[in-house]
Amino acid sequence: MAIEAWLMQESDDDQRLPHHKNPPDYVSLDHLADLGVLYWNLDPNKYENDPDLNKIRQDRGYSYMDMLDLCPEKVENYEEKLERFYTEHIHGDEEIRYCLKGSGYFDVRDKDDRWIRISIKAGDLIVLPAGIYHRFTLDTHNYIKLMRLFVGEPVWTAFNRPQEDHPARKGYIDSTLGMPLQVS
Ligand SMILES: CSCCC(=O)C(=O)O
Ligand SMILES: [Fe+2]
Repeated sequence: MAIEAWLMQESDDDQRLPHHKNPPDYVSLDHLADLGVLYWNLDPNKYENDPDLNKIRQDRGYSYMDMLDLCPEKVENYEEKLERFYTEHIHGDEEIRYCLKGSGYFDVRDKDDRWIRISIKAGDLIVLPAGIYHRFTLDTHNYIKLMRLFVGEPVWTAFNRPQEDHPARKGYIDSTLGMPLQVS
């Protein structure tokens, strides 16, 4: 099964709610791919020895891996972290997350600066490109267990918006959002 993604209805309601438009306005995987967002569906029960996961890690150089079990008992400064996750930001590198349990929402900005909400469940592996504005929230089930992957030594630094002069932001705009090269 594929993930679901939709254009968000902006409102001040609880961030953990779906925030659908009326009627819902779904976004395809192709549209996400145009924004540089990659997606795989894997078997979360096999993560310890999964040839499909291993192949993705090998192909994309994801040498680093750890787990983030997002519950108050296991995460220091839980509330503060959740708040930081939901503050719009970019990174200098890809953000790679594989959901093993639970669920949540990754929100990314589209080309017109609108929020797309991506619903993540167990088995969903998502890659956000360096330089894309994004944020994360739990949904109303309030729990997610994520595998975090990275190329080499991990850097989790978040740069909050605005970051128009950040090299990763410029690179993302040029390479992914940029207009096709005009040949005269
Ligand atoms: C809970 S993982 C996703 C949150 C995020 O955007 C980040 O860690 O940078
Ligand atoms: Fe992030």
